[in-house]
Amino acid sequence: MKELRELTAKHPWNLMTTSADEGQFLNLLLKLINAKNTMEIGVYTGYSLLATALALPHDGKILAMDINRENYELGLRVIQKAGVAHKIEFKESPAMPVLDELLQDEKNHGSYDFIFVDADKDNYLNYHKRLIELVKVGGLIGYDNTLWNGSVVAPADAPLRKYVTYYRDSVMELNKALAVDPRIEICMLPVGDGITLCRRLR
Ligand SMILES: C[S@@+](CC[C@H](N)C(=O)[O-])C[C@H]1O[C@@H](n2cnc3c(N)ncnc32)[C@H](O)[C@@H]1O
Repeated sequence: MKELRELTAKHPWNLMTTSADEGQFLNLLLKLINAKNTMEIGVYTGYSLLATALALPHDGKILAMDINRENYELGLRVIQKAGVAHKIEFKESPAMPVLDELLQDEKNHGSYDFIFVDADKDNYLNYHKRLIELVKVGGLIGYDNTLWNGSVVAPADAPLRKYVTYYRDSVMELNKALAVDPRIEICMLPVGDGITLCRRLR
């Protein structure tokens, strides 16, 4: 994981990666829940993907999606070196059509132990509508960046960077919707940029 972090730090988008503490948290969480069948939306260079792959058993699976294969391939050699690449099925695609296709097949419903969402922040609520059907009862969905640089608790007129302002309303809308969704119980963790864990109840 250290090697992949160092590699990612040299990449121009490195601010977008999951933080080291989030990676360690994900790794431990997945071991604790004995996750086997998982999904990740938003791979980038694969830091959170590696943290997940290392936690799964030898026959564990991760369906990983990203619109950019090039960045995934940058980190892939580290994932291969760690001996966990066989657990990953990478799809170069926007996540939404892949989710819609998965939902067409009844056997995918309620089949995922864990789903990590870290892409396309203004679509999280649209993902949630689909993911709640795909995760198993008792399984977890983790939404990354739900603190959104602290902006979700900042005063309305606080000076914010442009990209923070851009997604702030979407993240706040997601947080409010998750808090009142009766199908889940949630826990918002102030790790990294905030991860909201949602456990499906029914
Ligand atoms: C924040 S990065 C992911 C970081 C990664 N989880 C990690 O911890 O290193 C977001 C990624 O989402 C991808 N992305 C953006 N829109 C997407 C979409 N609609 N579907 C899937 N991936 C998308 C981007 O290409 C980018 O690599």
